[in-house]
Amino acid sequence: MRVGIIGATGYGGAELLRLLNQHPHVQEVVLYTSSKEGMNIQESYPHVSDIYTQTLKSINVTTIKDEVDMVFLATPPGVSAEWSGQIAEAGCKVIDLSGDLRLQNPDVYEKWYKREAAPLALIKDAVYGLPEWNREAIKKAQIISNPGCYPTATLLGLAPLVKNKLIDVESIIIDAKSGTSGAGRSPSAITHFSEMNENFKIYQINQHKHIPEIEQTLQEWDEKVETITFQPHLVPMVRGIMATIYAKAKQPISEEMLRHLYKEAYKNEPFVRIRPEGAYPATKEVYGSNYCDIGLTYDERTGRITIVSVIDNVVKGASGQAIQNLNLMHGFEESTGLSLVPMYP
Ligand SMILES: NC(=O)C1=CN([C@@H]2O[C@H](COP(=O)(O)OP(=O)(O)OC[C@H]3O[C@@H](n4cnc5c(N)ncnc54)[C@H](OP(=O)(O)O)[C@@H]3O)[C@@H](O)[C@H]2O)C=CC1
Ligand SMILES: CC(=O)N[C@@H](CCC(=O)OP(=O)(O)O)C(=O)O
Repeated sequence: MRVGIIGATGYGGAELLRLLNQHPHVQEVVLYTSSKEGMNIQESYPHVSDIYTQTLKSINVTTIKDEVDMVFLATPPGVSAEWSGQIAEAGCKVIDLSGDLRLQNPDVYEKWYKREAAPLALIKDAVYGLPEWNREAIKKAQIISNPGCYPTATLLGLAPLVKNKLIDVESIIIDAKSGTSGAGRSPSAITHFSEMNENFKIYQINQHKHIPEIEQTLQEWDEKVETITFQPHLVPMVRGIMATIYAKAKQPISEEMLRHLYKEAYKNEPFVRIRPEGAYPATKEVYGSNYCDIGLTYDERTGRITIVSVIDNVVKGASGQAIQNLNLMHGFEESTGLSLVPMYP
């Protein structure tokens, strides 16, 4: 198949290039740009020299169907809201890595993203692309809204407990940490080396746009969910997210039962791995891979469950999950092109 990437010069785009290169069903990759028409991708990313030799093309939604079968949008907020509908109408499947189509209520989008929402019909057409919990809808979708990186780690970490109504949902607290690649390729004051190196920062306290995204899916799983507490932090590393999640158990639960619950929930999932008792995952253990690794424990003293969920933000948190969705949408085996052993150390 022929695949287009809008936003190929960004980090999400770069990771798509790495992963699509080893996808057996992708014969051609067309790279689109809003600002660098005619530039060779190697100028932006020498690490793909001789693998990709394409020049970047400007985007023309009326002719895109003649060039590709499906399109990834690895673009900032606002771009997908404008283009995804037209690209889908032209007949291409669309996978949007941005947050434009994730929130079902446009008012909620406008409050948290502080910009105009996509047309409601487009939002309703988009399917939330969390394969482990939305597989059948993804298979039939024309437009996928790929989940945010923090919500991916958090929702995979919370799903078995929330779906089985085993925790007091008002008690959920998510303490999340990310590497700087989550902020994209454009430099900023917060990700500048001198600001970030040997530093540890909390940011967007109570205001992060992933709060309503996490709440929305948790509410689908248990209508009792209203609000959660989520705070993101920036860690001086490039890739990786760790979400440490705390919640009060409704009833005491043994370590064995807790682990059994998660092992059962994810027993057929190629990309979710549950750690044995007493073992907790580190970000390096999923680096460069599409895995989400989860560790769990119950504290008898406090009645709280702690879940540690780690992903590589650019892979399972973005481009890897997007390819997992491509596979489902096109009837390919779900892990095609994604059998990546994490890079260690
Ligand atoms: N980085 C991560 O870990 C994750 C990112 N995401 C989301 O994925 C999307 C892409 O992220 P990321 O790759 O990190 O971002 P980057 O900032 O690294 O790249 C975004 C790319 O979008 C293109 N772009 C910018 N403005 C426009 C425009 N007006 N129209 C079309 N294209 C435009 C640019 O390419 P050009 O100038 O060539 O057009 C740019 O290279 C974002 O929405 C982000 O929030 C989601 C999960 C994780
Ligand atoms: C470290 C860092 O800055 N991370 C980004 C998360 C990127 C992401 O997933 O954003 P989307 O929801 O737009 O896809 C952030 O906090 O905004």
